[in-house]
Amino acid sequence: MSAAGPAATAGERPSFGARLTRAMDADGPLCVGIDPHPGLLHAWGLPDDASGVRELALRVMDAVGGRVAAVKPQSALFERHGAVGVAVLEEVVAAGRATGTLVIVDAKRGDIGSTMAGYADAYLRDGSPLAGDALTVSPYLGFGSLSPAVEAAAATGRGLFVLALTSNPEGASVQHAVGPDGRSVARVVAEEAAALNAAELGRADATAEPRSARAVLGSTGLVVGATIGDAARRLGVDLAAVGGPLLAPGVGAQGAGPAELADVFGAARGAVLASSSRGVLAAGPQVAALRAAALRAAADAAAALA
Ligand SMILES: O=C(O)c1cc(=O)[nH]c(=O)n1[C@@H]1O[C@H](COP(=O)(O)O)[C@@H](O)[C@H]1O
Repeated sequence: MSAAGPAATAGERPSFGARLTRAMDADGPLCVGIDPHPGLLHAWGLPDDASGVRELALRVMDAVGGRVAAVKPQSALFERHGAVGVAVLEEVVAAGRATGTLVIVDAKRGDIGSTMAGYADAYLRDGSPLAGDALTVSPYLGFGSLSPAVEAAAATGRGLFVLALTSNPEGASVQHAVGPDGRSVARVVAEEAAALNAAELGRADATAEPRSARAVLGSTGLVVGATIGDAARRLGVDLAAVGGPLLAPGVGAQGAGPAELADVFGAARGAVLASSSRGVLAAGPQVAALRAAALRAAADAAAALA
């Protein structure tokens, strides 16, 4: 069972980084993505509607809840079924809370500051049914536009995963671009996140969590695809200096495995939360097979990142 425990009220809740550190120590560095693609619903013998999405998502929660560090429901694949699909996403958030598994809502939000405040309210406010433990956000309207989310996350003990070096090949055209000061866009994103983590970890309450084997992580993570090869090194992105978790999608279906995890992250590997969606979900629909696949993926990630 995960030691992360259900979320308490904002005042009592340890920081997201502290809770994730503890969950990774207990259950291994794996996040299971919940991506109810039409093709997957078909493969599981489920209808491509909200009832099918609900059956798939809750079956995954049944299989891995309390057994892996985190799950990451992909919002788009719930939203495509309208309000009832979004209601299923809310059920996944509640199931995570009930089982003590951290929920990273993968909605990749990013907007001008005043609108970002609305997204922060939806995904990072206590009492909001869509508020899991963390949210993926896009800094490509400027890192500063994320401030409302940064503030809401800090106020409620939640976390952010900021897109830095994404797993898709198209990301390079923006993220590898170099600004007038000679820094790549990805490096700027990483340095902004590092500054937030340094400020957080300097506060007394961020280290109030029981000590774990690894240093307590900050609550501002980055998304760094396990498929990016040597891009971080080439772009001067010091992943080991970020101080927050590094969510690494691309494991499994996008081709990355243990060798890529070890190679991409090097000295930063203790902060990596490997993320696999189709690679685990392909083992379904039986709960026992899903659970076995997730535990195997967690063990593989732990070995690769040791
Ligand atoms: O933020 C993400 O999770 C993400 C970032 C990224 O760079 N690449 C990426 O694949 N993802 C997400 O990670 C999941 C990958 O799914 P699989 O390829 O099936 O493991 C999808 O939900 C993607 O939206």
